[in-house]
Amino acid sequence: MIILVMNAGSSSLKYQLYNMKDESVLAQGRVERIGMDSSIVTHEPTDKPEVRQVSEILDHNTAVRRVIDLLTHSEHGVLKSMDQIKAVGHRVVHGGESFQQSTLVTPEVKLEIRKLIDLAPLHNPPALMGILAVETNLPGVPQSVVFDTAFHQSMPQESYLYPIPMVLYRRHKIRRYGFHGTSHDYVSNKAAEVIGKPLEELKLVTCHIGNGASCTAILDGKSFDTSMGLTPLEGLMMGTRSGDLDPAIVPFTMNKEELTLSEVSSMLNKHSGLQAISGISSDMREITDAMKEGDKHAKLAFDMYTYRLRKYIGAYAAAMNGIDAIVFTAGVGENSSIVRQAVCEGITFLGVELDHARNDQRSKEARFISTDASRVKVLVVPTNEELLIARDTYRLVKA
Ligand SMILES: Nc1ncnc2c1ncn2[C@@H]1O[C@H](COP(=O)(O)OP(=O)(O)O)[C@@H](O)[C@H]1O
Ligand SMILES: CC(=O)OP(=O)(O)O
Ligand SMILES: [Mg+2]
Repeated sequence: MIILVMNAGSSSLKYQLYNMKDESVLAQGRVERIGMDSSIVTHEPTDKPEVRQVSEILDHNTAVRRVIDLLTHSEHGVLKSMDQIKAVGHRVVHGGESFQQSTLVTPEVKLEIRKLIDLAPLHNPPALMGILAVETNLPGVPQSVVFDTAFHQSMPQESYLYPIPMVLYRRHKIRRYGFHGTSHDYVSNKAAEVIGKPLEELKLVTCHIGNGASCTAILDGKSFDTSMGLTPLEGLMMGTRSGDLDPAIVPFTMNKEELTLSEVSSMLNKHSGLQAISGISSDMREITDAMKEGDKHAKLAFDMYTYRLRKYIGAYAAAMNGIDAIVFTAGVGENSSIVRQAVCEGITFLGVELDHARNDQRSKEARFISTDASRVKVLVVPTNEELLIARDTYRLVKA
């Protein structure tokens, strides 16, 4: 069975086409910098040369159409016809408490995802657009949705409740949900494999740092706590999101700047983080390039970003009363040796010892970047949310 997986992030659309007979990837690719000036499309058919296009892709709907064109393209494609695709699996960020597991798409499921847009304004809309674009372009093909929130449903109440009136949880389900669950799930299992111990015996902190970023404490093989909350705004400093701040800043700013709630919400989600502090970009590559050229604002943005990540690792080591390994993943975590170095060099007291040569090596394999003597292991594990989504989709469609 051939399954197409779509992972619509806030600024990217990644896709992989699987043959589930042997879980082989027929083609994969990504559309990056959606909605920014000059988007980059990279299409990698497994047995043909890579195609790279720079063009203007203003929204996720256009991105989906481009993917479908490339997969069936006479020269770069891998399919004779789109009829060969028997199912499509989507990553959906917010499943609230309505969805504890993956499910097939029905009109009710779409309605529920739409209702959750309030809680994930940057994320549920692109996923929904992807689902609708597939309905239009591949009519009748079953679709499934796999939620970022599902993996974190194991958190204990002391982690997921906020210290605010309980009636807000009872009435509106205001609580910590956590995100990037498919990724934290995948990389924690992979890290245990590389370390050579059962996951249940390890205390891990997984750092998924991409455009959105979150950190998870994994205890007994399950999510014990995670940095994102009711929405993907809480926790670490991100590309355009603030992460943690004093909640009093919201009414104070509304008052002083005469802003509406939606303006403040947009400020915190789209105009904060690396972008706001550097004044240059939300893209870590551009921040580190500018920093190397001596830009002070870029340096400050970088320092705040890595400082806040160090604080979370320390907090989670305390939350679990110990830590065996730290795992870096996603766009920044997999590619930025300078970010990993800045984080690890500030937490040597925990027993972290970075191996600089290993850290600087570029590789697509899961690997150690700590020294052999390091008490706390540090790993880079390329995430593979798509494989987990393909497996769930296959299971649901076969049932
Ligand atoms: N070589 C690199 N060095 C530093 N950062 C990188 C590198 N490659 C990608 N990134 C960063 O990864 C981020 C995107 O991560 P990704 O996980 O793909 O995002 P998304 O949240 O859209 O899924 C961007 O901020 C980008 O700057
Ligand atoms: C939940 C979230 O922040 O996702 P992304 O990293 O794809 O923006
Ligand atoms: Mg992502």
